[in-house]
Amino acid sequence: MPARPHQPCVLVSAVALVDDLSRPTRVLAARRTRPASLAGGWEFPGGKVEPGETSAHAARREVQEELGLRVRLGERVGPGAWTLSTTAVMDLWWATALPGEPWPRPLQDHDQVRWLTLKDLFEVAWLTADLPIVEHLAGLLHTPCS
Ligand SMILES: Nc1nc2c([nH]c(=O)n2[C@H]2C[C@H](O)[C@@H](COP(=O)(O)OP(=O)(O)OP(=O)(O)O)O2)c(=O)[nH]1
Repeated sequence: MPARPHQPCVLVSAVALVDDLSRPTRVLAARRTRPASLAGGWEFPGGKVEPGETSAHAARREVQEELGLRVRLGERVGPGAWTLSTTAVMDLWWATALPGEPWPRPLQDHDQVRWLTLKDLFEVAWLTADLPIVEHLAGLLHTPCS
């Protein structure tokens, strides 16, 4: 049998941007504009880790580029990297805006952002690969105080 060509694994780093790291009640989802195959799908803001960059640095950099704000990272969400496809995995970091930072805006790669609570977490069309992650998050988000 011929050897399968080596497929390098891409590491994506993204954030679950929440209102409060110790008691999260809402998480930010962003709607992709590209490529055409993913446009319209909702995801966690982030992108590929560049050579020589740490996953945490990539997460902070991507959020600043895509949403225009600086964040503080918490732990990773889940026990390790999440599988996105046969060639990509994703670190997802809890994150919160640093004090005084602006409200998140879709500056690059997205045309809408939306804060989701437990009640409306599945109202957006998440990218298929994100669904197990969103299920996991559903067990971790708190109900907002009324
Ligand atoms: N950022 C992000 N990407 C995700 C998620 N779920 C998911 O399947 N992906 C996929 C979509 C893309 O194929 C890949 C991330 O690539 P990207 O296009 O966002 O990376 P990037 O910003 O560095 O873009 P580029 O420089 O390659 O153009 O991971 C998610 O929740 N967030």
